[in-house]
Amino acid sequence: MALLSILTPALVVVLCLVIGFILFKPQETTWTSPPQTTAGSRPWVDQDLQDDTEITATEDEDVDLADSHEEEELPHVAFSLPRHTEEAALKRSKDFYNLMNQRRSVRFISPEPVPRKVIDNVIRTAGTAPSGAHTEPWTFVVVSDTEMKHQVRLLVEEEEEMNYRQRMGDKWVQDLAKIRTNWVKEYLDVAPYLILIFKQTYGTLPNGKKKTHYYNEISVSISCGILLAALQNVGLVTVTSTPLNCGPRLRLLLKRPANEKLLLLLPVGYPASDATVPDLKRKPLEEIMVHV
Ligand SMILES: NC(=O)C1=CN([C@@H]2O[C@H](COP(=O)(O)OP(=O)(O)OC[C@H]3O[C@@H](n4cnc5c(N)ncnc54)[C@H](OP(=O)(O)O)[C@@H]3O)[C@@H](O)[C@H]2O)C=CC1
Ligand SMILES: Cc1cc2nc3c(=O)[nH]c(=O)nc-3n(C[C@H](O)[C@H](O)[C@H](O)COP(=O)(O)O)c2cc1C
Ligand SMILES: N[C@@H](Cc1ccc(O)c(Cl)c1)C(=O)O
Repeated sequence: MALLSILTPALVVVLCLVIGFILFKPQETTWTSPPQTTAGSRPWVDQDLQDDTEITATEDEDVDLADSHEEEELPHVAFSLPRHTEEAALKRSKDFYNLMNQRRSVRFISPEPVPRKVIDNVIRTAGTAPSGAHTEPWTFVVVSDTEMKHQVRLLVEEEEEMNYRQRMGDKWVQDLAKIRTNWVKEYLDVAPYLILIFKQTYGTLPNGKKKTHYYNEISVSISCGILLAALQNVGLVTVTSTPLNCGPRLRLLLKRPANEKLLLLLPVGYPASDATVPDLKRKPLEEIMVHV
């Protein structure tokens, strides 16, 4: 009994130390090394990026050091670009800013047809984006079929109604009040095109094994930015929409494979003649740039 009364406080102290260690163990905050796999050394991943690049080898993934041996032999060729005078560059920089500064998210789109070839070129332009290890991890699904657009609308409106009523929460809904959005998405029927951009979380090698798509989310996001600029360049409008909780159902509706995840849904067309936009202001240069 005496031994037990000495041991009990000691046990309590040991237990406290163990619990304390588990709870307050220092967390990795920046760079962490993923677990080593059969593939041997694997790249380090920036945890802050929250990109779901698949870098751990599974049974069906390629375990060779390089995903494609052919590309090790890729020749390097001379590169040059036409050089602008300082004056011309200044003018071009102003003109491009003025063009892009007119871009707005437009939720009232005209049903007027848009030439298909213009859409093809806009997507070609998006496909010029840089990508991790030149993996080009994007799929642009262009929907012009009336019935398919309607199916997309029904699905999105069903989920968005639940988003506004339950999932987004009061704060988010209040923050959006000034933009006057809700779950009714007429533009999904009316716009001549819907472009759904999917990121490929991995690819497939000629031997059927998985191909790593490094930084796929950032790569596809850059490509979407270029796509928005290309639309603006030809006088088309869109709204950068991210329909919460619709990704997996839209993927199935559009018969896309399991390695693809929806990033954005862009209705595309000319602005409706009575279109309105919220009178938002943009931050001035001094607020967004730090010159060191
Ligand atoms: N969820 C995300 O990480 C991202 C979502 N988006 C876009 O934001 C919108 C709302 O997304 P969400 O609320 O997740 O609803 P979704 O319906 O698009 O996604 C539901 C689940 O599917 C998976 N998923 C779908 N799209 C992505 C994606 N692009 N990147 C990583 N995982 C994805 C995730 O599960 P799991 O991780 O188990 O695969 C997610 O929790 C959609 O337009 C989506 O495409 C854009 C970038 C990232
Ligand atoms: C990542 C991202 C997600 C967005 N999601 C939506 C969305 O789901 N629905 C929508 O109507 N607008 C969406 N927008 C558009 C923003 O509301 C819009 O960009 C913002 O109000 C500024 O207006 P502007 O695009 O006209 O400059 C999104 C924009 C971004 C960049
Ligand atoms: N996806 C909803 C809500 C929404 C609207 C506008 C936004 O900028 C954001 Cl971030 C979300 C919708 O399309 O209404």
